[in-house]
Amino acid sequence: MLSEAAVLAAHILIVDDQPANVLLLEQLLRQVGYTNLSSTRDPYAVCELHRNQHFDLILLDLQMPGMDGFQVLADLQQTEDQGYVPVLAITVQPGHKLRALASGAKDFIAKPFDMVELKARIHNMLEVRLLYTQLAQSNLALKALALHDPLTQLPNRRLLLDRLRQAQLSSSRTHRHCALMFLDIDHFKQLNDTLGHDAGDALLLQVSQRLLGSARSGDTVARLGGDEFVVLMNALSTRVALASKQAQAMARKMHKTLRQTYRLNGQAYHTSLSIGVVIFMGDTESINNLLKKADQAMYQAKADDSQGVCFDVPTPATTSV
Ligand SMILES: Nc1nc2c(ncn2[C@@H]2O[C@H](COP(=O)(O)OP(=O)(O)OP(=O)(O)O)[C@@H](O)[C@H]2O)c(=O)[nH]1
Repeated sequence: MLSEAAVLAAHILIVDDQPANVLLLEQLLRQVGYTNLSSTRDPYAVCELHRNQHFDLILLDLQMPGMDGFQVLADLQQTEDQGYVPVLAITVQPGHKLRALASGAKDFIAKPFDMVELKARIHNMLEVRLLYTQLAQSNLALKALALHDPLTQLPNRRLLLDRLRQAQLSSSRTHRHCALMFLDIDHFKQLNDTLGHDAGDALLLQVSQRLLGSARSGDTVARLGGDEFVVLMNALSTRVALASKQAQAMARKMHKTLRQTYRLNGQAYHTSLSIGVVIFMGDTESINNLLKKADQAMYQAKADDSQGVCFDVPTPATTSV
């Protein structure tokens, strides 16, 4: 819902070459209660101002010397990346009303002003604009929620699948290998059972931060759910032996970092993670298969507790360069 206070706090730009007209509009808007007003008498400055300040409403006089309001409208349409130009056109010429709408203005008002009509049109336009902005923000938040884990804010399974597909496509072009690492916290259930769910959540957060700290920019760190994490490393060597070495070095570094002492409820806590790694190149293998192989390697690492890291060694068919 939109409050009246939000409407009155909207940022409005007045564009008119006549100082008397700017003053009249400013006085009228302030009387009504609008507080956030800007103005310019220079039509050439409007696009730059809007790019920097994202006005909720632009009151645009159509008749100005040099650059008229229609040219300003055309430029604003190119500037506005969301495709909505919040312009209320002001005109003395009845013939300009429809032309203004066809040029992208959202509404018009004739001069000399009917004050009641002017106030109503400004209020209505601002309501639409602010609701549109609210909707765009909610959509962004929903999109982020749909693709990220709410606890750690890491990409979730859905986003990871998309990143894996992108990695396969890019690897097909460049012939560079990628590594998919599955990581699972050892005895996590026991931690939840002894120190509580909040301590479990705190550990998940600390693990996610350490993983992000160890990963290179361009890699993806994701949480699949529970105590399972994934790191997708892109752009390793084109040579499988070297790519394996790079992935091994990274996995061992992560394993070591993740074994360092955590602090939970103000106390030191020690744990380890088991890591399974699969190396791939191109998109010959299905994503499900890659995930299954990395998962199996992780279980292998868990069974062989002393090492903590296990590799699925690529077969010659999948490693040819
Ligand atoms: N604190 C917390 N616990 C969770 C969350 N999601 C899942 N869990 C718990 O994570 C635990 C995972 O248990 P298991 O898969 O058996 O893991 P484990 O005890 O580490 O077993 P191993 O991997 O064999 O060592 C379960 O107790 C889940 O209830 C979460 O978001 N927060």
